[in-house]
Amino acid sequence: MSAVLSLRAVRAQVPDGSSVRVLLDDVDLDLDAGQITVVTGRSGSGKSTLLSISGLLRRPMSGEVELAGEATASASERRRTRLRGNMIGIVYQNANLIPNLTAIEQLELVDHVLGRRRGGTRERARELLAELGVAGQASSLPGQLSGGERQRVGIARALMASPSVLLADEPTAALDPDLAEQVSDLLATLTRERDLATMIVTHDSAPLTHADRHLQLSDGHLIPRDVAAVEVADQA
Ligand SMILES: Nc1ncnc2c1ncn2[C@@H]1O[C@H](COP(=O)(O)OP(=O)(O)OP(=O)(O)O)[C@@H](O)[C@H]1O
Repeated sequence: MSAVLSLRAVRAQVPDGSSVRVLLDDVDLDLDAGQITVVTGRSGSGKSTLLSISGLLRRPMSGEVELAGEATASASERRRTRLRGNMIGIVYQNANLIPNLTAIEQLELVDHVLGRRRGGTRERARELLAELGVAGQASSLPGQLSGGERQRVGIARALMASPSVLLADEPTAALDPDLAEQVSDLLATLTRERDLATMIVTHDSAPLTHADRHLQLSDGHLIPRDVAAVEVADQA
């Protein structure tokens, strides 16, 4: 089975005084359908950078990012935006909802932005909100939702385009432990049911409960860890 998303010798660095700091040192990574990869690492180790490059939000300095076999590193911005919109769902720490749109409008906007005019948008949005357990909040603005509800709406929005890849940046960090567990359970269920290639980058131990693979980003390298080895990740 070929990976849905592959990074090949991906390099990223940032300025550091008069020198540079390498965040990703020729990193290779394959994300497979139906599998959850959890990446931990110290603050500043480059986890968000890894996620941004995987989500085609940033280009690597060198190396390649293949999405369903298509090379993207040198693709036009237009093509990358299209691929991202159709194939990748992204979940953020604080959901990143638009303040003046209701929950259902957040989801409807996805179809609008992608230029999907095939109808059924409202129904699909309703179904997704129901699947995520927030059907009753469809008409609420983000400011009227709890942190857990906001995150559920954010996940529903990420699924609106029926992506193959789900990328989550600290999805449970802003939640208390019980809610963090619930959101982790939800991401795992969605990954299995929808056969998503899921990557979660996190400080938090909750997402590791369901990880198929745990990698630790350290000094630019992804080091395989035991899925139960959160203490190791935290201390390293
Ligand atoms: N455009 C940029 N210019 C300069 N430095 C940057 C830039 N983007 C990121 N950095 C630095 O690169 C490092 C890695 O950032 P990144 O956000 O990827 O780390 P992280 O592991 O996700 O951190 P955290 O867990 O704190 O969110 C940080 O030290 C950050 O300050």
